[in-house]
Amino acid sequence: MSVRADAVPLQGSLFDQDEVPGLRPLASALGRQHLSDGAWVDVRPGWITGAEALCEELLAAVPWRAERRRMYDRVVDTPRLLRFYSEAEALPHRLLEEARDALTEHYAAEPGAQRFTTAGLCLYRDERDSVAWHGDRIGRGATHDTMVAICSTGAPRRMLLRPRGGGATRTLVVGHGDLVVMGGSCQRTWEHSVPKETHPTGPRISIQFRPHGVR
Ligand SMILES: O=C(O)CCC(=O)C(=O)O
Ligand SMILES: [Fe+2]
Repeated sequence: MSVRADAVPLQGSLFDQDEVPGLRPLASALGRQHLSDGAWVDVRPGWITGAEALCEELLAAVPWRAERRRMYDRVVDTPRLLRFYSEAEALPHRLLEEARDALTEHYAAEPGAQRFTTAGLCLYRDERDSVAWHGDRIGRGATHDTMVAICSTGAPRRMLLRPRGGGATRTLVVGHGDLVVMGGSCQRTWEHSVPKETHPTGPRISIQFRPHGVR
């Protein structure tokens, strides 16, 4: 699957409501798109099986919080619910631990690779929830290459990527167990966002795995 300038729905497993959450093989269906300035993005459509069941379980099991967040020099309302799991905390589902460890193993050969240790969970309740343009630039992401791996469950949403210095926006549509990994210089030379939608949209939960200190 490549990243294109127009919206392309990833082919996740669409009718897996009754499937037990699990992981499909990672390497065989992972595609890399090189962006500019040493940034890249890997996409593995439908990596997680039973992603709808997983979404339901996380909706119920995670102690979701509304937060206000510093963005640049302002504090803004976060139009989505969040829960951050540090490396010291148990994750709310065993599949998330499996996914984190599979990602660490797969990406170990990547230059400068670090283990994925933390998990940030975001709940986009409906089409009005979103995340504004940003890079994950707290910690290493501001100065060095790093990787952020995002698993999506629930309703598909658009994820946009654009070069920080200006240029065409790339659109991914992520949901239903899709995996997106941003790597190389992506957090400092590119920005990403999940925009609001205008059509009614069900909940999406994203799970972001990051190395120590990256946010
Ligand atoms: O929900 C997503 O896929 C992206 C979330 C994100 O970019 C972040 O929390 O830093
Ligand atoms: Fe981000």
